[in-house]
Amino acid sequence: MEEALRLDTVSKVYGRGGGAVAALREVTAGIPRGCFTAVMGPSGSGKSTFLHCAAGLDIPTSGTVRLGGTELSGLNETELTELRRRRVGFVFQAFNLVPSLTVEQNITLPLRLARTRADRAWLDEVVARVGLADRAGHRPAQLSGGQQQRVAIARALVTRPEVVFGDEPTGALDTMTAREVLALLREAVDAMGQTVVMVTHDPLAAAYADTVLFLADGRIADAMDAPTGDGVAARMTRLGAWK
Ligand SMILES: Nc1ncnc2c1ncn2[C@@H]1O[C@H](COP(=O)(O)OP(=O)(O)OP(=O)(O)O)[C@@H](O)[C@H]1O
Repeated sequence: MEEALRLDTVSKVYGRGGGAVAALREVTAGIPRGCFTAVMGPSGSGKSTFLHCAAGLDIPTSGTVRLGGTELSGLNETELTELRRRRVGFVFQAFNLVPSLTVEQNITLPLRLARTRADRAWLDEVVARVGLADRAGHRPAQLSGGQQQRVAIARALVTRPEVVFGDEPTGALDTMTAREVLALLREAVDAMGQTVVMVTHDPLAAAYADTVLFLADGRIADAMDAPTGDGVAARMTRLGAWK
């Protein structure tokens, strides 16, 4: 299957000397296009570092990251900024919406930053898919947490990025709302062909993915296709996550 993203022997060391921490150790992974991949692992296993290196938010100490045909280490800071604006989307735990902007203005912000015009039909489709057509003029403070996260998902989808990265996107939501948000990410994959990579602590969230990558101590320790909540939880227990 075609890969949207590839990491080859990626290592990331924070700090130097005696205090150095190896957050990733020679991680090699391919993320197939049009698939939903979850990244799990015990606290401190390197999940956020994996996501940040994969998304061009952080630079590996060694190894290569390729998004489509582009090797990230070959880009300067300006090119990396452009890549983050145009070619990837982000959904964070703290929705990170701009309070003074309306729902629609928040959703189209990446387009304005990339100095591209909104394709009206696509914008309408994205807004409708996330169920916010009747809230387009609202401000974030007038929305529930789940609705705010749906705005963030629409904002991540609007540029038709090669990969949408989620960093604990349901971490701040109650169970029911989290399920709606996960179903929406699933729909983005199934109906729109979007590629999604999501870091999560929650086996039930990981069960929405096609594949789960398990990190332990900075390495890929395991992978699971067609995951179930129970299967993921059992694997996490084996990795010593919940002793
Ligand atoms: N900026 C940094 N400086 C120094 N050490 C860091 C930095 N960021 C992460 N680390 C260390 O790297 C290791 C991996 O961290 P990372 O945040 O990637 O793990 P994680 O699996 O996402 O953890 P959690 O589930 O707790 O969020 C940890 O030991 C962490 O303390």
